Amino acid sequence: MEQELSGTIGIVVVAAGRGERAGTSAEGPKQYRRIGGKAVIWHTLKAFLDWPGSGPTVVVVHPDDHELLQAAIADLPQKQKLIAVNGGATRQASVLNGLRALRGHPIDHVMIQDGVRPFVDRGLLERIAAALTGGQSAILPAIPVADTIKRADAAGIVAATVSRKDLFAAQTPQSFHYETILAAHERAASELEADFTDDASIAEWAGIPVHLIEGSIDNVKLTVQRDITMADEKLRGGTLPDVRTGNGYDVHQLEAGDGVTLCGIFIPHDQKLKGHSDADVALHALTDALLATCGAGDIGDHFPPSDMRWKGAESRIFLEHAAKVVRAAGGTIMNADISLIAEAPKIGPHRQAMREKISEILGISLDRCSVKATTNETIGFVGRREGIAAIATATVVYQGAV
Ligand SMILES: Nc1ccn([C@@H]2O[C@H](COP(=O)(O)OP(=O)(O)OP(=O)(O)O)[C@@H](O)[C@H]2O)c(=O)n1
Ligand SMILES: C[C@](O)(CO)[C@H](O)COP(=O)(O)O
Repeated sequence: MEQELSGTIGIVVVAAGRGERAGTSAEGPKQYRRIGGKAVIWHTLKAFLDWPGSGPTVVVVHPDDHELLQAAIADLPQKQKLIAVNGGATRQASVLNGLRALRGHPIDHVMIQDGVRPFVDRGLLERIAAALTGGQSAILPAIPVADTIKRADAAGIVAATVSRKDLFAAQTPQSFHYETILAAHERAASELEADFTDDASIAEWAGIPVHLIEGSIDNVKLTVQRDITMADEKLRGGTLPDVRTGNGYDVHQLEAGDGVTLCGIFIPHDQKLKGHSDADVALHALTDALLATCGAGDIGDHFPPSDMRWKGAESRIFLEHAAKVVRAAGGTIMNADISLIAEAPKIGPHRQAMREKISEILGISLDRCSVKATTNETIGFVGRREGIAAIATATVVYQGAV
């Protein structure tokens, strides 16, 4: 369905209001105030630019606010796709300017969105798009009114309780057949004195049937300062740190020799590990675990055994490289944990030195480095002293949040 829709739906995001009910702020009108570190309008525009169904996208700006807009969207991906036009004295006038700016673009439909509804979600856009392509000319996302509704007189005395049975709160994007709503808006602008507060009202006035579609509870309009504060809290509190875990496993054969290198520590022994490099299974497993946290492949991708440069190489080179890859991807290494599975030699006397070595190679504190060991209870290839295996887990926190 995304393929079919591509480019056929124009978008108008109105952001030319003064936000009087939200009060004044050094950041400017409410659409330029920051929530979760970005301007409100940044979030709203991103929702549309990210959506594959969106076509030409107009942002309607107050003539005094062009610099504010440019600053607000400086790091917005795909911002070059935006068409900025001046707004009018009312929301209705601003929408009409936005609709006119879409003339000549190959679109069938248009979605008209408040710039101050930053939590519009893709599910809603898809529901609306399906209804538009299904042939409906006017779609209004709305949610049933949840509060009890009262009518009051001028003195603030309740005059009546209004049944909420058939009442809905209107949201945006209100969405239409483009030519139909443009014609209705043009007529309303030339024939009527008063303004409508939404575009569905213009369609109703023009006799176009407006179909309700399920809105989204989160798609609130930021109207007063408290709405903006709550939106900021929601975005800041709702983000999770980007914690990733990788695991690695390695095994090397043992043969007669004079010692093994494990976790960078040489332990005299009557066997040695066979391998292209120094065959340090523990550091190899940890290298894989680290690379896994940023999807960077495995040790063989970075250091092919066919490359003679790594013949007899110290495995710390591999681990240092993996740590660099992780850091270049924005990662901070939080923890490295290795389990060695070996019948002999005894690991216990060397554990502290091993942890210190890993701490030094990775540049992280000792308490974040763990080495454990177990025998294989004489079972299998490890039990028969034919090889040593290692399992490693790395935990890395990446910049940003999910
Ligand atoms: N002349 C106007 C008035 C409003 N809007 C836009 O219409 C949307 C919904 O309007 P509202 O929440 O009422 O915004 P403001 O008009 O800015 O608020 P207020 O009525 O408190 O001044 C907002 O994105 C607002 O920027 C607009 O583009 N042009
Ligand atoms: C378009 C709207 O958001 C639908 O609920 C609403 O009508 C805007 O009204 P406002 O008076 O401009 O806030």
